[in-house]
Amino acid sequence: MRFVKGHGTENDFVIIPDLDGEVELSAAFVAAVCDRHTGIGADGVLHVMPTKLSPEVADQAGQAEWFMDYRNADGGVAQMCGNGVRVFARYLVDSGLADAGEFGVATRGGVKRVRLAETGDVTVEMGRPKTFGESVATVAGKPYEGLHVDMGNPHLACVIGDPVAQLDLSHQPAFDPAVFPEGVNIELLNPVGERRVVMRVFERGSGETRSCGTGAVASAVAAARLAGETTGTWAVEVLGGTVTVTLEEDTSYLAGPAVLVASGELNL
Ligand SMILES: N[C@@H](CCC[C@H](N)C(=O)O)C(=O)O
Repeated sequence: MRFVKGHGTENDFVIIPDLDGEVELSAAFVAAVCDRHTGIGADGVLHVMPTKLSPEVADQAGQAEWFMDYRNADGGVAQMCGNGVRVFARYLVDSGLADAGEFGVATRGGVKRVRLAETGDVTVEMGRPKTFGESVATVAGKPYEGLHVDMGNPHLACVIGDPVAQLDLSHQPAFDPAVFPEGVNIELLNPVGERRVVMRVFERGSGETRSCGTGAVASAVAAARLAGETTGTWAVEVLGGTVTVTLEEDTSYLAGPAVLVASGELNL
């Protein structure tokens, strides 16, 4: 089975092209591929499927030829992955499956429009973040209040107002399962300047990752709310680089690098 490896600000993915929609991905297989010691190693898998052959998103086929069937490193399914869509778009263009420029990608969170710049950056329209109430994440015994943001997938964005570098994210932070019955991605962020935040993230199904696109947008929403703003462009510094989030009244955008680094044959 062919694979391609890529990343967006070090949020890394194994891409599995399945152009005829014939590959059944079991959770155990995905987890084995993502294992950093015995597999390729990745935060998740981007399974490339024709939208029209994918029953769960077939209604998107008129707007997007390809479906990003996203899986977390533990093999679980997620609705959306912001960095994943950007890397998926880079793969489609570099492999000749899409023309450079602007096009739609089908996801479980709906069609996402992507735009490739000549600089190599990829921008994805992420839609309108939905905000709910506050909830609490407990990291290494310390509670942090955060904002519940839905980006297609669930987030709890906690503005902690302290440096995030010293936080221990080696274990799953505790959260309220009544608020997040399907689990949650937890961001911890520190505003460090005008419209600039430093973020770390513990992703549902993957653990701490070096970047999270949907989490970056959720973080910008939480930081903007604290600043009394609803629109504007935010720089979100993550362990793997910096992504740019633009909040508009009715939608949001995520921009940053997306690169492919290797390809080969899986023998798992
Ligand atoms: N890294 C992704 C998010 C991947 C899915 C997430 N772990 C979930 O389970 O919702 C991103 O860039 O958005």
